[in-house]
Amino acid sequence: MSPVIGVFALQGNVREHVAMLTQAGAEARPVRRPSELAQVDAMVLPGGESTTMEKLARAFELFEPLQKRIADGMPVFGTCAGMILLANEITGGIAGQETLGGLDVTVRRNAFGRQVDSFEADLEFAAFEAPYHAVFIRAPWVERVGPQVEVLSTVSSGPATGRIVAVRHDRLLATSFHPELTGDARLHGYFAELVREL
Ligand SMILES: NC(=O)CC[C@H](N)C(=O)O
Repeated sequence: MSPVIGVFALQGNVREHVAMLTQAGAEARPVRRPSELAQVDAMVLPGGESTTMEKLARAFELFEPLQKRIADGMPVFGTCAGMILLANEITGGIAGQETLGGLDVTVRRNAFGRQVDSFEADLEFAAFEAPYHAVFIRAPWVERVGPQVEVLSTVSSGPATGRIVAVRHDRLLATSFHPELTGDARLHGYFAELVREL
Protein backbone atom coordinates (compact mmCIF):
# COMPACT_ATOMS: atom_id res chain seq x y z
CA MET A 1 0.00 0.00 0.00
CA SER A 2 1.29 3.43 -0.82
CA PRO A 3 1.90 5.66 2.20
CA VAL A 4 -0.57 8.40 3.08
CA ILE A 5 0.66 11.88 3.92
CA GLY A 6 -1.51 14.01 6.22
CA VAL A 7 -1.63 17.80 6.15
CA PHE A 8 -2.17 19.57 9.49
CA ALA A 9 -5.46 21.27 8.67
CA LEU A 10 -6.19 23.62 11.58
CA GLN A 11 -4.42 26.56 9.92
CA GLY A 12 -2.53 27.30 6.71
CA ASN A 13 -2.73 26.52 2.99
CA VAL A 14 -4.11 23.02 3.46
CA ARG A 15 -5.68 22.60 0.01
CA GLU A 16 -2.52 23.81 -1.72
CA HIS A 17 -0.33 21.35 0.18
CA VAL A 18 -2.71 18.47 -0.59
CA ALA A 19 -2.67 19.50 -4.27
CA MET A 20 1.14 19.66 -4.41
CA LEU A 21 1.51 16.26 -2.73
CA THR A 22 -1.00 14.81 -5.18
CA GLN A 23 0.90 16.43 -8.07
CA ALA A 24 4.04 14.75 -6.69
CA GLY A 25 2.31 11.37 -6.88
CA ALA A 26 1.57 10.96 -3.18
CA GLU A 27 -1.72 10.21 -1.46
CA ALA A 28 -2.61 13.13 0.80
CA ARG A 29 -5.44 14.14 3.11
CA PRO A 30 -6.19 16.78 5.76
CA VAL A 31 -5.71 15.90 9.45
CA ARG A 32 -7.71 17.64 12.18
CA ARG A 33 -8.24 14.95 14.79
CA PRO A 34 -6.12 12.40 16.64
CA SER A 35 -8.03 9.56 14.92
CA GLU A 36 -7.05 11.02 11.53
CA LEU A 37 -3.43 11.41 12.60
CA ALA A 38 -3.39 7.75 13.56
CA GLN A 39 -4.25 6.82 9.96
CA VAL A 40 -1.43 8.62 8.16
CA ASP A 41 2.23 7.67 7.69
CA ALA A 42 3.68 11.17 7.52
CA MET A 43 2.65 14.79 8.04
CA VAL A 44 3.05 18.24 6.50
CA LEU A 45 2.90 21.19 8.89
CA PRO A 46 1.99 24.27 6.81
CA GLY A 47 2.87 27.90 7.35
CA GLY A 48 0.63 30.14 9.40
CA GLU A 49 1.25 31.52 12.84
CA SER A 50 3.24 29.16 15.02
CA THR A 51 1.79 30.46 18.31
CA THR A 52 -1.77 29.98 17.01
CA MET A 53 -0.92 26.59 15.56
CA GLU A 54 0.45 25.48 18.93
CA LYS A 55 -2.79 26.59 20.63
CA LEU A 56 -5.00 24.94 18.01
CA ALA A 57 -2.99 21.73 18.12
CA ARG A 58 -3.47 21.62 21.90
CA ALA A 59 -7.20 22.48 21.66
CA PHE A 60 -7.76 19.69 19.11
CA GLU A 61 -5.64 17.25 21.15
CA LEU A 62 -3.09 16.86 18.39
CA PHE A 63 -0.08 18.38 20.16
CA GLU A 64 0.98 15.40 22.25
CA PRO A 65 0.09 12.74 19.65
CA LEU A 66 2.17 14.66 17.09
CA GLN A 67 5.09 14.89 19.53
CA LYS A 68 4.88 11.17 20.15
CA ARG A 69 4.70 10.27 16.44
CA ILE A 70 7.71 12.51 15.70
CA ALA A 71 9.66 10.87 18.52
CA ASP A 72 8.70 7.48 17.04
CA GLY A 73 10.18 8.48 13.66
CA MET A 74 7.23 9.73 11.60
CA PRO A 75 8.45 11.82 8.63
CA VAL A 76 7.33 15.45 8.83
CA PHE A 77 7.73 18.33 6.38
CA GLY A 78 7.46 21.66 8.22
CA THR A 79 7.15 24.85 6.19
CA CYS A 80 7.60 28.33 7.66
CA ALA A 81 5.53 28.22 10.90
CA GLY A 82 5.74 24.43 10.48
CA MET A 83 9.54 24.72 10.60
CA ILE A 84 9.20 26.68 13.86
CA LEU A 85 6.93 23.96 15.27
CA LEU A 86 9.51 21.28 14.47
CA ALA A 87 12.51 23.16 15.91
CA ASN A 88 14.03 22.01 19.19
CA GLU A 89 14.78 25.63 20.04
CA ILE A 90 13.40 29.00 18.94
CA THR A 91 14.45 32.60 19.39
CA GLY A 92 12.02 35.48 19.10
CA GLY A 93 9.15 33.34 20.35
CA ILE A 94 6.41 34.71 22.62
CA ALA A 95 6.60 33.99 26.37
CA GLY A 96 5.86 30.34 27.01
CA GLN A 97 5.82 29.36 23.33
CA GLU A 98 6.53 25.65 22.96
CA THR A 99 7.31 23.54 19.94
CA LEU A 100 6.75 19.93 19.00
CA GLY A 101 10.51 19.55 18.58
CA GLY A 102 12.54 16.79 16.97
CA LEU A 103 14.50 18.94 14.52
CA ASP A 104 17.87 19.74 16.10
CA VAL A 105 18.07 23.39 15.09
CA THR A 106 17.55 26.84 16.55
CA VAL A 107 15.09 28.84 14.47
CA ARG A 108 14.65 32.60 14.67
CA ARG A 109 11.05 33.73 14.15
CA ASN A 110 10.37 36.69 11.81
CA ALA A 111 14.09 36.65 11.13
CA PHE A 112 14.17 38.69 7.94
CA GLY A 113 12.75 41.72 9.75
CA ARG A 114 9.18 42.89 10.14
CA GLN A 115 9.61 45.52 7.45
CA VAL A 116 10.45 42.72 5.00
CA ASP A 117 7.00 41.18 5.15
CA SER A 118 7.55 38.92 2.20
CA PHE A 119 10.05 38.40 -0.58
CA GLU A 120 10.98 35.87 -3.22
CA ALA A 121 14.33 34.32 -4.05
CA ASP A 122 15.81 31.63 -6.28
CA LEU A 123 17.50 28.94 -4.19
CA GLU A 124 20.01 26.26 -5.12
CA PHE A 125 19.38 22.70 -3.94
CA ALA A 126 21.96 19.98 -4.56
CA ALA A 127 19.10 17.57 -5.26
CA PHE A 128 17.57 19.74 -8.01
CA GLU A 129 19.05 20.69 -11.36
CA ALA A 130 17.32 24.06 -11.71
CA PRO A 131 16.96 26.66 -8.93
CA TYR A 132 13.85 26.57 -6.76
CA HIS A 133 11.81 29.79 -6.71
CA ALA A 134 10.88 30.36 -3.07
CA VAL A 135 8.26 32.65 -1.48
CA PHE A 136 9.06 33.85 2.04
CA ILE A 137 6.30 35.35 4.24
CA ARG A 138 7.36 36.70 7.67
CA ALA A 139 9.77 33.84 7.50
CA PRO A 140 12.09 32.31 10.08
CA TRP A 141 15.67 31.25 9.36
CA VAL A 142 17.84 28.59 10.97
CA GLU A 143 20.55 29.97 13.25
CA ARG A 144 22.09 26.77 14.58
CA VAL A 145 22.15 23.27 13.18
CA GLY A 146 22.96 20.17 15.18
CA PRO A 147 25.57 17.66 13.97
CA GLN A 148 22.99 15.40 12.29
CA VAL A 149 21.29 18.19 10.40
CA GLU A 150 21.94 18.57 6.68
CA VAL A 151 21.70 22.09 5.26
CA LEU A 152 19.79 21.81 1.97
CA SER A 153 19.77 25.44 0.94
CA THR A 154 20.87 28.95 1.90
CA VAL A 155 19.95 32.40 0.58
CA SER A 156 22.43 33.30 -2.15
CA SER A 157 21.94 37.03 -2.68
CA GLY A 158 20.97 40.21 -0.85
CA PRO A 159 21.39 41.13 2.82
CA ALA A 160 20.39 37.66 4.06
CA THR A 161 23.07 35.87 1.99
CA GLY A 162 24.21 32.67 3.67
CA ARG A 163 21.14 32.31 5.88
CA ILE A 164 19.95 28.72 6.16
CA VAL A 165 16.42 28.27 4.82
CA ALA A 166 16.05 24.52 4.18
CA VAL A 167 17.25 21.63 6.34
CA ARG A 168 16.83 17.91 6.78
CA HIS A 169 17.38 15.92 9.96
CA ASP A 170 16.80 12.26 9.21
CA ARG A 171 13.05 12.08 8.46
CA LEU A 172 12.31 15.70 9.27
CA LEU A 173 12.39 18.20 6.42
CA ALA A 174 11.88 21.93 6.95
CA THR A 175 11.84 25.08 4.85
CA SER A 176 11.61 28.75 5.87
CA PHE A 177 9.49 29.47 2.81
CA HIS A 178 6.11 28.37 1.41
CA PRO A 179 6.66 25.58 -1.16
CA GLU A 180 2.92 25.22 -1.82
CA LEU A 181 2.52 28.61 -3.52
CA THR A 182 4.52 28.38 -6.72
CA GLY A 183 3.27 25.25 -8.48
CA ASP A 184 6.73 23.67 -8.17
CA ALA A 185 6.16 20.26 -6.59
CA ARG A 186 9.83 19.24 -6.35
CA LEU A 187 10.08 19.66 -2.57
CA HIS A 188 6.81 17.79 -2.00
CA GLY A 189 8.23 15.14 -4.33
CA TYR A 190 11.48 15.03 -2.33
CA PHE A 191 9.42 14.55 0.85
CA ALA A 192 7.16 11.91 -0.74
CA GLU A 193 10.30 10.02 -1.82
CA LEU A 194 11.67 10.17 1.73
CA VAL A 195 8.35 8.75 3.00
CA ARG A 196 8.33 5.96 0.40
CA GLU A 197 11.88 4.91 1.37
CA LEU A 198 10.75 3.85 4.86
N1 LIG B 1 4.39 32.35 6.91
C1 LIG B 1 4.58 31.88 8.11
O1 LIG B 1 4.36 30.71 8.39
C2 LIG B 1 4.99 32.88 9.12
C3 LIG B 1 5.44 32.28 10.44
C4 LIG B 1 5.15 33.24 11.55
N2 LIG B 1 5.96 34.42 11.47
C5 LIG B 1 5.34 32.53 12.89
O2 LIG B 1 6.10 32.94 13.70
O3 LIG B 1 4.73 31.55 13.13
